[in-house]
Amino acid sequence: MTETEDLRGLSPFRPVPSLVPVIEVRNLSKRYGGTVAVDGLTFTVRPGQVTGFLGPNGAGKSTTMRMMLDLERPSGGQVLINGSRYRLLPGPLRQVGALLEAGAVHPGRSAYHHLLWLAQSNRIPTARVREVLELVGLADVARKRVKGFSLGMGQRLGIAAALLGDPPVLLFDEPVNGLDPEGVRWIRNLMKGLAAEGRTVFVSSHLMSEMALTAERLIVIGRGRLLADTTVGGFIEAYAHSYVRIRTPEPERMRDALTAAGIGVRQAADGALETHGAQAPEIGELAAAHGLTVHEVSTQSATLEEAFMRLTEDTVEYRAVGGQR
Ligand SMILES: Nc1ncnc2c1ncn2[C@@H]1O[C@H](COP(=O)(O)OP(=O)(O)OP(=O)(O)O)[C@@H](O)[C@H]1O
Repeated sequence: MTETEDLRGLSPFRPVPSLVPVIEVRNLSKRYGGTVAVDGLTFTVRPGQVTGFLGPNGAGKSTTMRMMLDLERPSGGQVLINGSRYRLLPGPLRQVGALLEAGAVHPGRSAYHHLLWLAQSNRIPTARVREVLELVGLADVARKRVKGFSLGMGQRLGIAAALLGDPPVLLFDEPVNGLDPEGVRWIRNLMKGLAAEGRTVFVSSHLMSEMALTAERLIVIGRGRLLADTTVGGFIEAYAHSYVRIRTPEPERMRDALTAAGIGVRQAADGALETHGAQAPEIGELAAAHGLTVHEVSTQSATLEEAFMRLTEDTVEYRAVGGQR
């Protein structure tokens, strides 16, 4: 079939209407032999915002997403998308778009023909293929064979496929892996834009810092279990504690003044003092009251990456030498 040919007898393309596009995960579990990959997960993903799905390597993110799409059978529990199991959804590509892994494309095919094949097998009009190629910035290379594509181009093609049916629910598994900063920013903005249109956008990552820029809500898992289901703001408040850093030529006197005021203090490797028990203005006033010279009193925020590491450190899977799990 050529680009100009079209599917005949199709009504104009319209996405399947869905009142509330939600993903409901209920007591979901998956065992592989002795390995418990997913362990009793329950959470809901709602529309209008990007929900980040976070966890260290091996936490069970991909397994959960595969179960959402009925690519794996749960050992227990279930996932409902728009109130139904994925495989029972009518016109699934028009209801759920997914980017699971890059490279699942016939390498000899062009981007255009890959998408055309998908469109035809899902009764989506050919005109939509051009639209999504434009949308992801691949229109100029649409006729090139996929085997010559860079990682970033492959990711864009996967996203084009996910968007083909204009679905209200989108799942992306590690979409920014291996991309350059421009590609990362593009995907971030695309996801935010899709959520702003009222879609349900669920995106996995093991990078807290990236998710903090992209998502409004977070589902955090470790060893298959739910660790947090919260907003990004709530996560920062709960886990990313700040402290005050003090540099002074009189550290001993400063330490004594802080201790006498009931403020815990410890010395950092570079000789600065760090305290978690007080705000910077209080420390400045304490120093002034004791006639102490200070060169620095600054509030330091713990990074989200540190907070995430603390939350998940007990749950990081053991890796044998050589990277084997
Ligand atoms: N097909 C499989 N057979 C056996 N074990 C599996 C299979 N798929 C996943 N696992 C195991 O299930 C656990 C969860 O893996 P999963 O790939 O879901 O984690 P993840 O959070 O997506 O990790 P990553 O960030 O590394 O992709 C791991 O212990 C993994 O080795």
